[in-house]
Amino acid sequence: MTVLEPGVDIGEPTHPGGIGVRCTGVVHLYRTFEGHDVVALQGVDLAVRPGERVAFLGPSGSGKSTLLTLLGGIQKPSAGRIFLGEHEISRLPEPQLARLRSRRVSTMLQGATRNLLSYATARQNVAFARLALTSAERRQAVPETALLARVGLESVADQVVATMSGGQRQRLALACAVSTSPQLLLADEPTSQLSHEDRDAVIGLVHDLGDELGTTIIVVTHQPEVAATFPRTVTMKGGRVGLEGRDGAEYVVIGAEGVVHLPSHLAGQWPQGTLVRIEPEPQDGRDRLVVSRPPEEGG
Ligand SMILES: Nc1ncnc2c1ncn2[C@@H]1O[C@H](COP(=O)(O)OP(=O)(O)OP(=O)(O)O)[C@@H](O)[C@H]1O
Repeated sequence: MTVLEPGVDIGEPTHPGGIGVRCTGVVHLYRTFEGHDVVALQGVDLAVRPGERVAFLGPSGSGKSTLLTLLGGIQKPSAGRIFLGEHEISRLPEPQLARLRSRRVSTMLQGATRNLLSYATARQNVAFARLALTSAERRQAVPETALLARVGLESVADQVVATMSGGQRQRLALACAVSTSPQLLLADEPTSQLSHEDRDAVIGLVHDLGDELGTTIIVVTHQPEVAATFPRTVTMKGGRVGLEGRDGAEYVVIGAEGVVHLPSHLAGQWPQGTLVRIEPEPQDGRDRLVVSRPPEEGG
């Protein structure tokens, strides 16, 4: 038996409420087969409050999936610190990380089948997802049939995953992810390649989980319709948090060494190499910086 340090055993709650997430200076490198290092994340600072719902956006390769797997304790960062609540998960040994993954955090990886046992039935997949719960918790949990009915899969509860449609698999992956009542739900493109109807159903269920349990929810998406359902968006750029949207307003995030990404609609007008002047100009008691181009020479 492994003896765990008091205060470090991250097994306990399934539930109540969501858990906060905080990253400081998170860097992640991948070593390729050829022996090169790929820098996937290069200094991510981010805080998500308990119960908050956030959509991660950004171009392909900007590091969204990598950040999600680090938050879910599936990979450890090469450098920097990640906290879930008061627990620093970037330093936890594997046994505690495994408890965290099975009881507090659910991660839906990109592509439904990566989250499912394809030779097992829908019902068996839900039962498998709940293996780490105690028998008392399992008795209290929503029964498998009721959970599958909730995601519209009652009629295929005893059907093998391999015979299901893409939409059905994605709904099942979500049912498995929520079956342990996680404090943090991380979902990587849970609605890609779904019909509009399936997309809306899946994202509706994700928000229901937040409404009912207060679960903190982070979803990676390329779909504006999905992002629009989230009160906060975080846009990744080149392995960093570049922009944030809050309640419809867009903000840029000051990165390491004062780096600021221009919003995309301005980046085209002010291309790389543009000479600009930055001057403080407080207004109405608020800090303001004015960025201006010098007058055209000879103009
Ligand atoms: N296993 C891996 N080995 C080597 N490089 C990797 C690996 N996984 C990701 N990368 C690289 O890390 C960078 C970030 O990838 P990541 O998948 O996190 O981005 P993403 O924003 O989620 O992209 P997408 O939207 O296409 O899923 C990319 O340059 C990618 O090629």
